[in-house]
Amino acid sequence: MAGKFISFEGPDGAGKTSVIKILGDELQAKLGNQLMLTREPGGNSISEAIRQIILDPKNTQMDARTEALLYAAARRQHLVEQIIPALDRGQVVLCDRYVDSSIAYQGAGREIGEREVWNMNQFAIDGLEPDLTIYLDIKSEEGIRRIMEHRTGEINRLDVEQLEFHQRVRQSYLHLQRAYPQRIKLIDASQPLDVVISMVKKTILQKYPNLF
Ligand SMILES: Nc1ncnc2c1ncn2[C@@H]1O[C@H](COP(=O)(O)OP(=O)(O)O)[C@@H](O)[C@H]1O
Ligand SMILES: Cc1cn([C@H]2C[C@H](O)[C@@H](COP(=O)(O)OP(=O)(O)O)O2)c(=O)[nH]c1=O
Repeated sequence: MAGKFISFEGPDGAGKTSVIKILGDELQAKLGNQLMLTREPGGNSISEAIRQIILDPKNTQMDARTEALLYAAARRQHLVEQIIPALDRGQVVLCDRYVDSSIAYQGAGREIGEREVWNMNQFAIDGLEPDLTIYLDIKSEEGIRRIMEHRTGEINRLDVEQLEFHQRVRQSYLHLQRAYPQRIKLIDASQPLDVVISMVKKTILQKYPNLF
């Protein structure tokens, strides 16, 4: 596969959406149609439909393993429909969340077990890991504070989880980063957005010196 697969990870409120928007605009100007921006779990009609089921506040009774399987199913479809064809075309793929989100949120957040969720996801991703993962690290209290401060009325099921859930998620991301330091690069996302963005660019340039 000729392309480059870069995923963005982090707790809610870390700034992934903001960073990808600004970096995406900048990269678009340079790469044009060589760039693909996408996000988990959506990006195609099947994955979007699965996402609606997962995030619907009516489905609070959903079993944690059911949730993990649905995320993996949405991931598989997104991989086959969007990511693999883009990489085959030689595109640079920036993806908002991928398999590490399931390890952190379902494995640790919902306490199913990180190893179990990782193993189950191998069936979905069939060995296709990102070339580079940008992990935006933020303390749970700060991530939640940012989301509450800028809330526009939309509330999804995961937003109402307790602080401890978000703390488990963050600790899991930190463990993943320590376990896979070559792939996962940590950025301190508590800094102002322009600083975070320049750190992300610097990190991407270390791996791909001519990308920007
Ligand atoms: N570095 C930052 N400093 C302060 N506020 C930020 C920063 N990055 C993002 N925000 C704000 O925090 C909120 C959550 O950011 P967002 O990009 O949606 O995060 P995520 O996609 O990781 O959940 C938004 O309102 C955004 O404007
Ligand atoms: C991809 C993925 C997301 N999630 C969660 C994380 C988020 O709370 C939510 C995605 O909602 P989204 O609106 O995309 O949030 P964000 O802007 O923070 O990425 O789904 C999982 O629990 N497991 C997963 O595998």
